[in-house]
Amino acid sequence: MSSINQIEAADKALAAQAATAAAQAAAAAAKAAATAQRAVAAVAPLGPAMLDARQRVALWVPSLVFGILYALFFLGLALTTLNPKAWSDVKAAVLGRKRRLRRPSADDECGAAEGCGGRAKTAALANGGAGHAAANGASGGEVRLTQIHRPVVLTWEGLGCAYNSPAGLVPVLQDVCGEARPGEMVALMGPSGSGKSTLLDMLAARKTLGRLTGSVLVNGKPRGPGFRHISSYVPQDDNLTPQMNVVETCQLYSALTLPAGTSPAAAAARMDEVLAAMGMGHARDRLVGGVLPGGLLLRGLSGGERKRLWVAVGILATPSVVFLDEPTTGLDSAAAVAVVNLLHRTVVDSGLTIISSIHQPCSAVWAAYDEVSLLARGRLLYFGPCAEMGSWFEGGLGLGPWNPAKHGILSDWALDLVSIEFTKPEGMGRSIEGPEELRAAARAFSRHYRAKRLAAPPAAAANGARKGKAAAPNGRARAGGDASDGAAPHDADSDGSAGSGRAVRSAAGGGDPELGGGRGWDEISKAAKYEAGGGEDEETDWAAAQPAPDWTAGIKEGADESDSLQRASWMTQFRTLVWRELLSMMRNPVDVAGRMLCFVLLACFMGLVFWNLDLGADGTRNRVNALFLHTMFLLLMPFVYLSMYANDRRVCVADFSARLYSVSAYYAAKQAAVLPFVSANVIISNLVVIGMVGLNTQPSAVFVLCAVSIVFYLLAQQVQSFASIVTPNQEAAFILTIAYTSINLLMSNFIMRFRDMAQHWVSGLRWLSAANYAFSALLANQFRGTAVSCRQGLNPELVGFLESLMPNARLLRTSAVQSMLLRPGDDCVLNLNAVLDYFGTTRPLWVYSLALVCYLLGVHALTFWGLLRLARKERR
Ligand SMILES: Nc1ncnc2c1ncn2[C@@H]1O[C@H](COP(=O)(O)OP(=O)(O)OP(=O)(O)O)[C@@H](O)[C@H]1O
Repeated sequence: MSSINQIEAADKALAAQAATAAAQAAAAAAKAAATAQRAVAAVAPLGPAMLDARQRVALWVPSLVFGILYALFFLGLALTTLNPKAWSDVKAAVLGRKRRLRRPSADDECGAAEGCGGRAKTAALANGGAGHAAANGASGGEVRLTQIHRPVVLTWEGLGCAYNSPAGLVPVLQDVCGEARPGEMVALMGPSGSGKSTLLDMLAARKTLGRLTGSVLVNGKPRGPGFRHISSYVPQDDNLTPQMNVVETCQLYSALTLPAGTSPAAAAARMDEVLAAMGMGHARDRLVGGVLPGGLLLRGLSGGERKRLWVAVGILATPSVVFLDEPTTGLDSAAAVAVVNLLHRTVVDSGLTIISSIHQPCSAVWAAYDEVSLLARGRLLYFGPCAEMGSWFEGGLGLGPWNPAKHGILSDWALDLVSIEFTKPEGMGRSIEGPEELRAAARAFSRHYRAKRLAAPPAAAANGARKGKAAAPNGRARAGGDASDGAAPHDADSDGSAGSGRAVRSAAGGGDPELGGGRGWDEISKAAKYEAGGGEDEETDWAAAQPAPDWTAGIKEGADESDSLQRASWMTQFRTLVWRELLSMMRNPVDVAGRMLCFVLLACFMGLVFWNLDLGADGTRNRVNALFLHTMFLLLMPFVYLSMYANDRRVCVADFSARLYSVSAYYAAKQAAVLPFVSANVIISNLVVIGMVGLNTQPSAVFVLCAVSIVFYLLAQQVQSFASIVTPNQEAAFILTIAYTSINLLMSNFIMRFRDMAQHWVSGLRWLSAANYAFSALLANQFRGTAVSCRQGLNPELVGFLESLMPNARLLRTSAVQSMLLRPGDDCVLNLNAVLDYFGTTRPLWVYSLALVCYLLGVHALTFWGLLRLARKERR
């Protein structure tokens, strides 16, 4: 009995517990219902924020049409600028006018093919005369350059350069001396690897790598930092913008290189003058041409014209000294002669000093030079008048003899003489055969040169320029010189065949005591062999034996009047560079027009794929997909233009190296020029997507979508630019950006949610993922605080999918559950905040937006740092 009572008591207790549990469950259900009610009350239905189908058409159709017209406009602009003749033909055809065929002029023909350098020069001189006459008061079509602001005598003494290597210091230039005077063209010549470029860079104050010794004097004073304002360096490879024409190119360089405060009229006059002097007066409106960033080939100037334009912009800023790195390389002989003759003419007219490296010149090119510095294995074998080089080798060293019929022009023979790497040509006669003899010849010349210098000190001022220089028709007749010749080594025949008479003597007697310091070649080379045998290892001991470098000291302490000349201000640089960027972009059909077309067509494609999404559960899911794809599209789009960033790098490195403008001016100009076009592309494509897909059209939501998209696109683009700058080439930049893009994709929180990652620590990379911030911002913008009606229930197809997915879930097939899923009732509401909860997008929208902006600023800072580093690293 008692046990029955116990059982009843236990039943009662269980019943009481069950009742309590039921009451708690009911309370919890009531609480959940209340929470849901509050949540529903807190969200605004999305429905009213959506436009109806007609209104959406009115949004995307005009945007799409505008985008296409915009692209066509810039395409037309680019094509008409790049091909004006085709444009005039189109205009004539459209207007029904009779096409006027223009008979090609001699200038056009000349421009189309190189090889008419002389004719181009004559035509240009006549053509440019008018412009110049206005500026210069010259008459009769004669082009004379305005006197440069300050004639300069450049003297260098004991120049040396050595590089560190695992084996110790390796000298590549040793004890090189020389002098260049106003109105002179000096050639730096020698076999490959002899040190021409090293010497040119040292003279131009561009050399910073290696252990540098010796001194460079400007009019007798140590060269100061202002030297760069009175000198110009013209690299071998030009850095011209293909989309600009000749005049625009000159305007660009005159704005950047002429002293601040130069009036526009004076700048224009100078431009006319230089163009005419360089024989480019006929091609003022011609495009430079070349391969555009993006790959299009643009027809433009011929190789010779391009080189002349490159030289013209180098001398625009009225420099006193111009350094040219192999100005004739890559040109056929006629074009090379045209360039060098024009240079010579400029030198004679203006008192300019030109120092240029040359390879094996042809006779006409050789004839244009006044002085030559002959190097071999970093040693100076000769410096002095070109015409006297033969007499030094023949008379001074007893080499040769030079037979023009057999050996070619003097420069060819001299190059063969000092080249010890290759077998000498047949019939060379006595020659320099090995390193010891080369060293001995260099020492003999050094002694001879210094003795001459002691006898006649170098010209220390501008008026030390050779007398009668400007009057000399080709510079050759001055070889004899006079007392004012300073360092001229010795007498010479004035017809350029100096030394031919001496050859007989030297061949017979072994050297002219006057020239060779009394030692014949046999004696010199014997001594050299003895010294070499006696253990004098100059190749390794030389650098250690040199005095402490005085190069930088000279630069720092030196002061000359050129310090006062200031180039363009930061603002002028900025304006000029913005102008260049705009011209380059607008005239490149694959740039402005191509980008807009790409944006609108892809937006249109995406709109068709996600066409007119409904406001139910399915539509919500697809909206999330569309937002993710939109994010990815913005991330991937800049890849199309990676080659352009690589081109930007090349251009700015060359310009930094020439110190044309500051890094900050370039950077600011680039951003300012790009921003409007990027904004236009993103806004137009966003409007197309919003309209076609059916995204939130509240003005604030549209604004945020556009703003976030612009910032994110700029960021993706900036990463590409950063990669192009910090990596050595396009392939490396590609690898870096692919790695970055992969992180963005995997850490977007869409393909795999962070909370679902089994290796959760990997999700730490999310902080690097800009796509994560952008996607979160777009989700929050689209769904936060919104709700959609679900009275139509779930898609029957989806319910069927659930049933086949869970075949044992009988509950799913009960009428109550089916009714709840398919016909949930008129008051059913989908709270879209749940979407944000699902993705863990819990922070306010401004947090994601701010993170994106800070990210962008960070990448800008890194890119700017990379550019600064690049500008400093561009050392030679
Ligand atoms: N940064 C460097 N480090 C080590 N060696 C260098 C460096 N730059 C140049 N050299 C060496 O210095 C020597 C002279 O080079 P340079 O470029 O001045 O000769 P070059 O006469 O102009 O040759 P080329 O006519 O072929 O252009 C070469 O042997 C070259 O290998």
